[in-house]
Amino acid sequence: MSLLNTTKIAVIGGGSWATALIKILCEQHNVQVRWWLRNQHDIAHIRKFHHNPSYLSDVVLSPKKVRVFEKTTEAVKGADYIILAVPAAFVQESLQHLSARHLQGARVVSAIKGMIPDRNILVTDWVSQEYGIKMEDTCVIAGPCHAEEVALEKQSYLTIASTACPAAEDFAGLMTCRYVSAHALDDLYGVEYAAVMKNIVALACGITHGLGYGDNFQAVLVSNAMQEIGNLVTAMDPRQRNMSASAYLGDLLVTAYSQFSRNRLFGNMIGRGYSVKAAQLEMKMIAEGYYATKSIHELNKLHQVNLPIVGAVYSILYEDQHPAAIMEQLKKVLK
Ligand SMILES: NC(=O)C1=CN([C@@H]2O[C@H](COP(=O)(O)OP(=O)(O)OC[C@H]3O[C@@H](n4cnc5c(N)ncnc54)[C@H](OP(=O)(O)O)[C@@H]3O)[C@@H](O)[C@H]2O)C=CC1
Ligand SMILES: O=C(CO)COP(=O)(O)O
Repeated sequence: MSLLNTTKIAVIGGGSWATALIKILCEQHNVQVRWWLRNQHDIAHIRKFHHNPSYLSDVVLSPKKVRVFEKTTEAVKGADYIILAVPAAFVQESLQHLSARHLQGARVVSAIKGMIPDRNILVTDWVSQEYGIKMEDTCVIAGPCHAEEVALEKQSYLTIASTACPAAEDFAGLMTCRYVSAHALDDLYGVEYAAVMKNIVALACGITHGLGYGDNFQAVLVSNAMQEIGNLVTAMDPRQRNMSASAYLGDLLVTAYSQFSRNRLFGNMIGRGYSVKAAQLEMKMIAEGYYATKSIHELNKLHQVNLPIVGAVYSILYEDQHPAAIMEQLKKVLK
């Protein structure tokens, strides 16, 4: 680690999750955050007022611990960890000025619950392929945790998943504070695919809620979804895992039921009759499930797992099928 036992952590992304993670990091001793965000106005505001004006604006970002940078190449200098916290669709664009040389010696932590569009690969696989980072030097931040509740210091739990527990355990220490408990798990792929899938399920929950379906239906939808997530995860990485752990089931539940869920909100608008474009414009924040639906649909052409919920959401979002008609069909296959 760096000189004087200070851990340097670069954070890439300026949205709500990046802001919440920086708040957690500010709770630690001997941590220096090097933060890159794209919005110049936000950078100037954070330097002057120590708040992010665009996301979680009540959170205080300690100037002693947080430095803001205009360039990713500056932000990652000397970093022990680089946290990626932009939506998956923008990760390639956000890192375009970085080469393998810039990332050398750092562990890369993905806080992203999405896949690289068009390539349809997980973010950790992309980082490893693109920058030559060893898989054991990558982790993901997972678990049922909304940025808004971190901002309010409500008790939350995170799972840090990796192929190698030492990397995940070190980082879990940095994510643990008065109101967050973090633990390590050695199931990188299972956790990462489950996190991608739960966003698609939340879209389905939102769509059906918007169409007027009630709690009885949603409980069955979520139960069937858990099976669907398990089937996909097993196809991608067959092994024993406890799918009722909070990194899998918990994350699905919070997204499917919470008032803070972006994916559920987006789906709800579609169910109420918004077009995809109109819902995206109205929402301001990013619903990862929109992009994930296409990636999982494409990926599954190879694997042929039975994914009726993903199929239904795909038809609505990408084939312009009527939500009510598609959900009538889905209704028949749920048990
Ligand atoms: N929010 C949460 O509670 C949680 C989020 N996550 C994950 O964290 C990741 C980041 O999400 P989150 O912070 O919620 O996102 P937000 O919707 O809060 O913020 C979106 C971010 O993306 C940036 N952005 C938007 N459009 C572009 C573009 N075209 N190019 C580059 N950047 C762009 C925005 O920048 P600008 O402001 O300049 O437009 C902003 O920094 C996602 O993968 C999400 O699934 C995971 C767990 C919890
Ligand atoms: O992954 C998340 C919370 O764990 C955030 O996604 P949603 O905002 O759709 O719930």
